[in-house]
Amino acid sequence: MSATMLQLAEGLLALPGAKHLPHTDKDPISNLPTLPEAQVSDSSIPIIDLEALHGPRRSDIVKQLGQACQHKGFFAVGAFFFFFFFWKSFLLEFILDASCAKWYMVVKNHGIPRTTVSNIFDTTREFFHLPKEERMKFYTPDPNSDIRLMNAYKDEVANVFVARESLKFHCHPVENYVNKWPTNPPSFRKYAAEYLTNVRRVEITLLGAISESLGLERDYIEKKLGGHYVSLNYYGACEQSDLELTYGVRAHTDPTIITILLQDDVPGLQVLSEGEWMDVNPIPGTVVVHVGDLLQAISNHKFKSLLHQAMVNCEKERMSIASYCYPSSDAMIGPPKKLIDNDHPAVYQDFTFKEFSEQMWKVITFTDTRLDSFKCSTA
Ligand SMILES: O=C(O)CCC(=O)C(=O)O
Ligand SMILES: [Fe+2]
Repeated sequence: MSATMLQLAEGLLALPGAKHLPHTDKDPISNLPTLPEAQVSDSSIPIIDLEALHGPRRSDIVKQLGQACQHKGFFAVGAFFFFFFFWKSFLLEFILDASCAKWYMVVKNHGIPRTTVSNIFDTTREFFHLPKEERMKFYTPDPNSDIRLMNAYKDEVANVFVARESLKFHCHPVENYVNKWPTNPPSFRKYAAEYLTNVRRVEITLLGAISESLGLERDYIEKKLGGHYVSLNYYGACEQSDLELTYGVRAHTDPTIITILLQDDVPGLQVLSEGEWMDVNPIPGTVVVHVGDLLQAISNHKFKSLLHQAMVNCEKERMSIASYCYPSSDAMIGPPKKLIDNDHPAVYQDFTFKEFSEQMWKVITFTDTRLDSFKCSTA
């Protein structure tokens, strides 16, 4: 595997120079980047009824879905690549860029049984409650490993503690990877396989509707699919005194086609919406779906990848399960001819997922600036 989703996920989290250190001393507040204050939950979140996609209202739902992802305005602001300026510059870019769209949706009636959802959370919690030595059996510095534990770490450059611990692994087709997954807790493989098989079905249904909303064949994006990669995310409750210094996950876009995020009942996810950080509070029985960088390119920048982050709190642990949908390495990602005309010139050249992954390692960034080298010179 030349460029795996493991590498991509690593790219999301590793700033150049970031060190994985235990959190020991408190840093002077004056040196810290300000943690963005979120507005209360966004009441205009698009809620998509997946079941209705199989009935007579399909075309309405497809339209709704297209509107949820739509990118209505783009104001490019040059990014600085020195990481001293990195933080502020990319936030500025996205605050301007995000002035009018959502780029995510909440999906209800997805058909994943309630017990499947509670089982995956139970087994994930049990895994992260195991003694550290047991969890560390999955630690490896090799980004190409089929399964990998990522620890919480202190970013000395940005001067923050990134509190997420995650177990990341390939999962499609399940039978090719299941033997690499934990056997402790004993329920892990069964419950993970059950959830991941269900989420794959949701993914294919959504991609069909997303393709149609772009005026493409229903299987246009599905035909590009490669594997499937999942991140079981665990955020321990943190000490009140550390709260100002601690992120769950810092602001990023996902280098995926779409990401399907299952949250437990503890709030923490925030999205940048209309220039403000908004809490996306968990709604029971739903999943959150983000537009990723690759859908931004496939849609010829009609859709926009979502900037999001996760916060921790000092009362409760939190878990989320991010399913990353990504293409096969030779799949062409640039916009299809059908989306290009005089009024809509190509924003991106054709490129393969392999080329994209290689580029991600050359220019490590948290955002869709990963796509910049694939932009057409006229765009
Ligand atoms: O935990 C969350 O809510 C967000 C996780 C996330 O963004 C990711 O795993 O890519
Ligand atoms: Fe993410």
